[in-house]
Amino acid sequence: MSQKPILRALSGERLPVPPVWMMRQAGRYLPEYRATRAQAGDFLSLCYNPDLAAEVTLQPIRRYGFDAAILFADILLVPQALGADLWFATGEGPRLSTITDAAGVAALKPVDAIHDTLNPVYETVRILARELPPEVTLIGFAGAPWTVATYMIAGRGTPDQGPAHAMKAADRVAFTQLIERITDATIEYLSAQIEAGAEVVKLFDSWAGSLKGADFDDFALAPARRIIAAIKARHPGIPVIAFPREAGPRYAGFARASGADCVALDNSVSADWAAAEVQKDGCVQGNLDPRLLVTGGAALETETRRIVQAFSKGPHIFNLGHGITPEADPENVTRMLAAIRG
Ligand SMILES: Cc1c2[nH]c(c1CCC(=O)O)Cc1[nH]c(c(CCC(=O)O)c1C)Cc1[nH]c(c(CCC(=O)O)c1C)Cc1[nH]c(c(C)c1CCC(=O)O)C2
Repeated sequence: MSQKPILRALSGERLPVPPVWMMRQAGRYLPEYRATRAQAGDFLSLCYNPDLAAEVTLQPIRRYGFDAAILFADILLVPQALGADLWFATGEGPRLSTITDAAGVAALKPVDAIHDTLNPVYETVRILARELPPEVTLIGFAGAPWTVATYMIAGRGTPDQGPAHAMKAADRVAFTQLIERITDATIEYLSAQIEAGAEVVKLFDSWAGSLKGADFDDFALAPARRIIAAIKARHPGIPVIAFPREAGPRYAGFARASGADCVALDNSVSADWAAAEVQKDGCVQGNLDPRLLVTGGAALETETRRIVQAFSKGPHIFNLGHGITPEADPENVTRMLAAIRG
């Protein structure tokens, strides 16, 4: 089992060819994904249909032979499991009922209730644990509390996370209670994924970069540390990947401070900088600009090789700096893999 390339990299081993997977590898750039989503009806129905969610998780593994499969679900299922209304407006992204004050936080369901909603996700994990090829690692995931809170407070994605910053300033006590509730729910959710067969878990803090100074410590680092400590206490040996996106200089030291086994890097930091400042503490994951999978050409191959080279002296999992976009050309993924694997 521990021979799987992703698990070897996560345990700190430098591999001659880095293992690879892609954020959003099951997604709209693939015609087979679009067909299965149409069969499910819509995105959320796909997330809650274990057979079809497992099918779309497996599609990129069959097509490309990635080293990891990431559970098909969404970070916003946790707010829904805590009682928020959630829907996806076609072409516009997620919409949720909003939380703006202490009463909104108090009205959330207790953490124990989340499994009533999330049980189908655990069933997806059980199917995948049976069906994945033996060399492929199954990654479970959740949104980090700050990122999830930004959606619960604003009711949608926001360019600057303004509503969440405003609630933090207006009522820090209620805001902190919300972060705590999501933190507790995330621990239970990730634990259940691991019990169902996830071998690694990843925390997505997509909006970590908008937390500055002490706020970064309080609302990005501290919740990650609490979640990782709880997971490691309950499930010793399960590696955790943390993705404090756009953390910039705060990527340095994040693995040590949070307890994560690996830090995922977005493409705003240079691979040379990260090799010196982040990889010295252990495995790193990243960080090809996903736009190169749209534009392709020589730049895709040059940049892929440059990243492999920059991280070649330590443990590295090749990935993108953010999710692959619907406009990406599936042939460019094949070219990227050829540049990595030779
Ligand atoms: C912020 C966030 C969300 N979801 C997620 C994040 C954190 C990572 C990031 O920053 O991208 C994480 C996520 N979302 C999805 C996964 C599945 C695993 C994977 O393939 O990576 C994961 C890990 C599926 C998805 N989640 C979503 C899709 C597209 C939905 C569709 O099929 O129409 C997929 C495949 C929808 C989604 N879900 C979310 C948004 C903002 C959107 C709309 C934007 C978009 O359409 O790309 C919330």
